[in-house]
This record gives sequence, C-alpha cells and structure tokens, in this order.
Amino acid sequence: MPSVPVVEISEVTRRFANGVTALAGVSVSFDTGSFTAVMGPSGSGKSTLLQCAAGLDRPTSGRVSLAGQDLTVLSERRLTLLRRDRIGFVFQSFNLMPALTAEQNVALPLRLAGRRPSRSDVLASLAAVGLADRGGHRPGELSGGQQQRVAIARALLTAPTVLFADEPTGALDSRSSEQVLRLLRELVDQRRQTVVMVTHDAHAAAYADRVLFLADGRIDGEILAPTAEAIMMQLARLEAAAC
Ligand SMILES: Nc1ncnc2c1ncn2[C@@H]1O[C@H](COP(=O)(O)OP(=O)(O)OP(=O)(O)O)[C@@H](O)[C@H]1O
Repeated sequence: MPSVPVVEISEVTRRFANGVTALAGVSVSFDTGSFTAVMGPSGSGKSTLLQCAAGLDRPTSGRVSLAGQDLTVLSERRLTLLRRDRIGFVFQSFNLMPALTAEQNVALPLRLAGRRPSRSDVLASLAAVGLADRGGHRPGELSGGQQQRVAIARALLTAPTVLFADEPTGALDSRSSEQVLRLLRELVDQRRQTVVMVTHDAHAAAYADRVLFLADGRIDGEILAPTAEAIMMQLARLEAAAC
C-alpha cells in the first residue's frame, strides 16, 4: 500500500510565554495507517508536539496540516469543529465520568456538542475495542485497561483521521498495558487507523512501526520496525547526551 502523509508538521516552533522553547523547528509527517511512537527524555517536547499536531495547541511558527488542511490558519471555532470530527485524543488518565455507563461515556462528547450519536455507532465503537458486552458498566466496575479501552472507543466514535495517545499505558499494569497496545496495533492493522503515541516505555514503543526520538525540542533520530532493545539503546544515548 503506498504511503500517504496525513499529518504534516513543517518547521514547527513552540515557545511559551515563560521563554521555554519546547519545539525548535520540528518537521515530520505521519502516514495514513501508520503507528508511530514518540519518545525522548523528560521535557524534550513530546507532549507539546502531540498537542500541536492535534490542534490542541498552536505553534509559535511553522505549519501543521491534517489531510491537506492547514490547522494553523483556522479560527478557534473551526479548529474546535475539526478536532471534534477528525481527531481522536486519549490521555494517560482515562477522563471517564464515573456516574455514566461505558455507552454514555462514549456518546458524551458528541452529546455535549448537541448531536445524538446512534446507539448502533456507540455499540460498534465499544465492539471495536472488545467491550461489546460492557456497555452498561460504569468505570468503577471496569479494570484500568478496560477503562482506557472505553476512552479509546470514545475517541473512535467519529472515525477520526488520526488517533493521538499521550502515555495511554502510563497508569496501567503490564497486563492491561499489553491489552491496550495490542488494541492500538489491531486498529492500525485491521482498520488502517493512523496512531501517534507518546510513551516512556520501550516495550510499548516496540508495538509501533516507527519510533521518533525528540531531544531538546528537536527530532534526534528514528527507528523503523523497532525492537525494545534498539529503543532502549537509543534512549540511553539521548539520556547520556542530556547529562
Ligand atoms: N504551558 C507551558 N508553559 C510553559 N512551559 C511549558 C508548558 N508546557 C510545557 N512547557 C515546557 O516545555 C518543555 C517541553 O514540555 P513537554 O511537556 O512537551 O515535554 P515532554 O517531553 O512531554 O516531557 P515529559 O516526558 O516529562 O512529559 C518543558 O521544558 C516544559 O517545562
């Protein structure tokens, strides 16, 4: 299958009001149906890159485009609509409402936006994450891994062009992490979902097709078809350079 870049980040710099430059001229693209892990030492700019790529933060300069649409020129209103319809985001904390069932949690963002997702779409999203039989359960009745899968189902409801995940396994034990990572891998392999994931965990990053390394707000290498060992060696090199 040919590679088609769906997210294109060109010369993106993000400087905060406190003078910190979190990203310094980063250029990278993500292909449709690819799974990329973003790694690097603490403070290297991983979350900022994800937030800029997802239209949650605006670069100070440079360009971010999603399927050919330049996000950096959109009004706040149009950016909000684009984020809602075309971008999925999953965080380390699952951000589920404890009083609502899994089905209600999946439907909530669209309901808050004044839309009524069909029950069959909500159930299809839960089925896609292997939780077809858990729609009536509240978060407290689900394991951490299952709660994260509900959060992924919620992100998938609009069939987003890209699914961004910031440390999606950071709060999970190794068994639950593996379930979530296998799910992300399946979404890429079976549905051609594009996934971009920030992680500190070399074993998690080894599920990706490509690992991108950041250091000091710049891209500092990548590994294709990564193994956990190769990733750990590259990270050790970056950590040593940072000292
Ligand atoms: N809103 C903000 N205001 C000011 N500085 C910020 C802000 N957000 C991030 N930074 C700074 O930008 C740099 C990059 O932060 P970022 O969170 O992107 O790094 P990271 O690689 O994701 O780190 P970690 O692995 O610790 O989560 C850091 O020096 C951080 O302190």
